[in-house]
Amino acid sequence: MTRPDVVVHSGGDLLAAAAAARLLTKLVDAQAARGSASLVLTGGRTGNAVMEHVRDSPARDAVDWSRVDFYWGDERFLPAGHPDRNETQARAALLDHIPLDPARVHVMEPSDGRFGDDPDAAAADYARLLGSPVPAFDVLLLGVGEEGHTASIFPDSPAVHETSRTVVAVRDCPKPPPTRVSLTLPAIRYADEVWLMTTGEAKADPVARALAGATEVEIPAAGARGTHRTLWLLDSAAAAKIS
Ligand SMILES: O=C(O)[C@H](O)[C@@H](O)[C@H](O)[C@H](O)COP(=O)(O)O
Repeated sequence: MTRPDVVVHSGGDLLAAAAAARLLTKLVDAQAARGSASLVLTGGRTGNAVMEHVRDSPARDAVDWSRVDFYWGDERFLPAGHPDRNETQARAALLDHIPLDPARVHVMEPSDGRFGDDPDAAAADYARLLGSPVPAFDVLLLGVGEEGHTASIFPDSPAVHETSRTVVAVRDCPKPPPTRVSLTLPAIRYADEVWLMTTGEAKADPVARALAGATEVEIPAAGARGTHRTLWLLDSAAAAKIS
């Protein structure tokens, strides 16, 4: 099990800019090694800020975006194009601004998509798309919630207790909207590198608890680990309680 690396930047915008630079380099290296790269996107303010910095980076097109496979770690189960969908926000922040291959953008079905208002069917479909084993994603991006959630995996929830399925429907989610589709921790742990990115003093407690050995049931972010690297990218406020 990889021991987490922790990198702290002085402020939230610097963290997002530095994470964007790090991501660009990682994708370039993956493509140099294998010809393509795979990236799992996250919802949330920090994830969106990182994507905006990627979009605006002078180094952006060092990546051959047509040879990147994009996935999501979770999605809000809403109609296509809904402003609260992670996909909608990712397209505005980055995807609509780069020469990607649309066939390599793997979205989680919306609530008015092929499976209608059935999040279990949408989850099962995404699990089929991922295949078994799940791809060894080059980078899997995650945010962290104030009570320690990551993706849409919340403390002591059915999703955090899931040990076999790779993608599940999440209902009655404490963070709105209530219904979501999410990778599970077993799926997340197939990633080559997992980057947990968060800022602000409200995250200092879950960050410190996760890094101090909390269980994944208590702090799901603690269970998000990569096969080769687990990296916590924090601003100084979110890192303030690390012992
Ligand atoms: O769909 C979502 O809401 C995200 O996937 C969620 O896991 C998010 O990353 C965290 O809640 C942190 O969000 P912030 O970065 O906005 O604090």
